[in-house]
Amino acid sequence: MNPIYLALDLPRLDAAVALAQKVKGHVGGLKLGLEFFCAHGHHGVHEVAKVGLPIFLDLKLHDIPNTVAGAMQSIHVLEPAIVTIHAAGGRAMMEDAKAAAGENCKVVAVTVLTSLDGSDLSATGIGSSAHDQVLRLTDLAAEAGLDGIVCSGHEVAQVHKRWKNGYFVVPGLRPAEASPNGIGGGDQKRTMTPRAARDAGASVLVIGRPISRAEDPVAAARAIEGTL
Ligand SMILES: O=c1ccn([C@@H]2O[C@H](COP(=O)(O)O)[C@@H](O)[C@H]2O)c(=O)[nH]1
Repeated sequence: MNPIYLALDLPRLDAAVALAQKVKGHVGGLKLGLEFFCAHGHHGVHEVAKVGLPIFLDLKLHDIPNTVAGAMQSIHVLEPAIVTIHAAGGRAMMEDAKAAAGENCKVVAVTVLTSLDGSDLSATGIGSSAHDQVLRLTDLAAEAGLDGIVCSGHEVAQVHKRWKNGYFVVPGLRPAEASPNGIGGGDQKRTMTPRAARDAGASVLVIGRPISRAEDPVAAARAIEGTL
């Protein structure tokens, strides 16, 4: 199975659907995040689902347990394959989110965003490294009965050792040639190549701008697929 989920972080619905149609032979699923969901809601998800690939709703829910459980119930009708919540919401929130999700929906917890490093954590009062914080939140997510977590490629090997049957979603991926063609890391701080993340144990490889902003998105997706 192709582990690549294309992040459709595009403001226009027609452009998102057109891109998904173009690259559908080279990716395994489609990820819809906050930008897309705030702009197009349930209607937009239904339109993208017509492309025929699994849908990953990357909504990163983070609120009190009752509110997150209610949100999970409201998106159940969209039949997502994967939904994200924030591990920092705590164990009770994660337990209630999982209980409210459908049977066929994997609930995974974001540990430390790939756009953050140790100094960003320190500025928010977290004294440990990104690596240690990922491990701590991974243990909490496993205890809460979730299916897996979101982390960077730099942590996934160690996370995999602690949680043998976990489901590991890895964003912040940049093909080796990304910098020369101008995409670079952008706002991502903990980056890795798709192949290295896959070798380290990633279950899902989330890739956005290296495909969506490439001059030829189909060629970019095919090239990344070819490295795996
Ligand atoms: O820690 C995280 C969690 C989620 N994301 C999401 O993944 C994609 C990455 O897009 P790129 O364009 O490939 O950087 C994006 O939708 C993020 O919201 C993440 O990057 N890091």
